Amino acid sequence: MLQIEHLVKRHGARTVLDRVDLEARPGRVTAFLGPNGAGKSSTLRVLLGLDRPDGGRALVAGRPYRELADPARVIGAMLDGSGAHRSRRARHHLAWIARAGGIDPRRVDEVLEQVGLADAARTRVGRFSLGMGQRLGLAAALLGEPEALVLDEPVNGLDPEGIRWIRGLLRGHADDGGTVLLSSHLMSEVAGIADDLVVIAGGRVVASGPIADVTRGYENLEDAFFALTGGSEGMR
Ligand SMILES: Nc1ncnc2c1ncn2[C@@H]1O[C@H](COP(=O)(O)OP(=O)(O)OP(=O)(O)O)[C@@H](O)[C@H]1O
Repeated sequence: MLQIEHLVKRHGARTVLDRVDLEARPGRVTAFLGPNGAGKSSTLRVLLGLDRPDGGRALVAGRPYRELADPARVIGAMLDGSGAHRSRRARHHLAWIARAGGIDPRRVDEVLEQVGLADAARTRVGRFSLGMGQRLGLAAALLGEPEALVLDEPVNGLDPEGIRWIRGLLRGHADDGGTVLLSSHLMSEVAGIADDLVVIAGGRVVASGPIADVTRGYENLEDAFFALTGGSEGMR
């Protein structure tokens, strides 16, 4: 469903993505894991058509994002929390996105209910906690009932109950045949949810595969993460 092949991205003389390969398949939760600055957001930006690659390609259901006829129904994304202006009410923000995407406005109340924000539908986003903002961002991603969900650090700011809830939601999406790709800088955050891992450090994929394969031979998940990513804090 999501396929990234030999992706290269440069900023000036600096190579921030160096032939990144990643695949996220239907029915599975794929975690894109790496320390701060490793290249996760840069990869997701290219996947979502927000940035152009300098080499390689990123495909959503077989096509570059920019060539999708109806992107909101194919892939839903949350890159930067709620993505809503502080002065907007939650429901108005979602209605605006629905209108832009040609999505049935009745979906707005459905997704607010689904993410647990029904009671906050008329609250201005500026009054939201970080966790509520994450829920609103997820609601926006779910609006078009997309097959794939792409989420950049979705558990940031969520309390333990919120983390449990989002895990259930993402697991359910994958179990229903959907594709889930989420990024994180903490192995512990994805351990209970991911089926597959793609580990990136310094712009390069250093390990990928089913979680049991990637972590085999290490004492625990943290050891695996530090061993795989150690010593590469961004590319020079
Ligand atoms: N527009 C830009 N110009 C120059 N360098 C950039 C630009 N965007 C990203 N970078 C650099 O590319 C590298 C990868 O950044 P990226 O945001 O993709 O990492 P990340 O893995 O998502 O980390 P984080 O969790 O901190 O967001 C970083 O070193 C960053 O400084």
